[in-house]
Amino acid sequence: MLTERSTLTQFLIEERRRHPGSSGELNSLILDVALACKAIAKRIASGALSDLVGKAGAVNVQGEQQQKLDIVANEIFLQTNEWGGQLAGMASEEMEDPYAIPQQYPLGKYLLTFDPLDGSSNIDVNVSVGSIFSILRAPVPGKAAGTPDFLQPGTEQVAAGYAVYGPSTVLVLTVGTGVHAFTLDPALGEFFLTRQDIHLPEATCEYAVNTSNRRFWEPAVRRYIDECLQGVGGPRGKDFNMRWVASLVAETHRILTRGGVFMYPRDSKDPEKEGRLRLLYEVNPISMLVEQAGGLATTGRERVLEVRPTDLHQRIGFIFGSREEVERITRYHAEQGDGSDEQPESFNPLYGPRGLFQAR
Ligand SMILES: O=P(O)(O)OC[C@H]1O[C@](O)(COP(=O)(O)O)[C@@H](O)[C@@H]1O
Ligand SMILES: [Mg+2]
Ligand SMILES: [Mg+2]
Repeated sequence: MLTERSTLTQFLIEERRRHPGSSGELNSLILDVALACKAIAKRIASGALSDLVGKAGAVNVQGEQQQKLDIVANEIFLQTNEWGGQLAGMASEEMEDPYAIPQQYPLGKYLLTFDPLDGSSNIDVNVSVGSIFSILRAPVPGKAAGTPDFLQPGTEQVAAGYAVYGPSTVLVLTVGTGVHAFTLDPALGEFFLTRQDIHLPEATCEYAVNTSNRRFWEPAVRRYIDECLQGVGGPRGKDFNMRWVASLVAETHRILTRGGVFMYPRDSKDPEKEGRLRLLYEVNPISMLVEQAGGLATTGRERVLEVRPTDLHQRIGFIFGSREEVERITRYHAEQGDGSDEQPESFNPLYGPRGLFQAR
């Protein structure tokens, strides 16, 4: 019987009782991931007292500036998870190719993908960051996994979760039976169950989007946000609130707590990339959590969890949150057509440099 003071270990044991015959390997893996999160939380909490704040001076496979903590968090994830014999491979935001489990350790039946530190541009300003993880089954248990093994749709995830390193450290987890939150007691070094069966409100008046990208958005997204901005006098007939932490984990945690809708939609900013966020270790695990909590997650065109990945670091448009708003945004995408013949608004000839309504 679980109570508000059950530990993560007790929770996992209860879950296992519901699946007689299970080996316990998934539980061991989740506990190793939780250990990685505790170790990362401790490093982050030291802030400027450690020498881990600031840029590492390197650029990762994504072409992004690595923070020192990006590298440290990645190392922690690798070390805590490589030894236990549950994994056939790992893939990380910070590594171009899958990580091969060192030969001295046995290979297992799961794959782990992770974003070791999400929202890392927030570290220097002491704003919440997090870690995100996803667990898949290895197509061939006991055989070292290569890139194609990781390219599974999100529907195949066995478990997913994140840790948010905020005023407190909270681990949010699903093993496919609802979403549950565990708060870290830093004195005991133990995660305790603090919210069971999280359910996302169906309606919301709060959205999260980086509006500085507005000129690159598709018409459906501009339409949705413009309608929200018109507030009580506009077509929605109500006022909306906006939040943008620039940390997907923090944004997800807020939405799982009080509802809302998040968008980092497909845009035309960089024609090489279909979106900003990465499918395998950001978008898929968050989508599993959101669906398990009764919300929806879409690319605007299709359910995220059904997308067939083509690349380990594939980026994709991502919209998730309270059901009613995500359904509306999906409808706006359908009404705009496939968008392939749409010009970004910045190219509208009426507003161009020689257009009728030339901006001054
Ligand atoms: O810089 P922007 O456009 O606000 O983007 C913020 C987004 O980038 C991210 O920080 C990307 O994650 P990483 O920090 O792991 O690269 C998301 O957490 C967040 O939603
Ligand atoms: Mg990230
Ligand atoms: Mg990251």
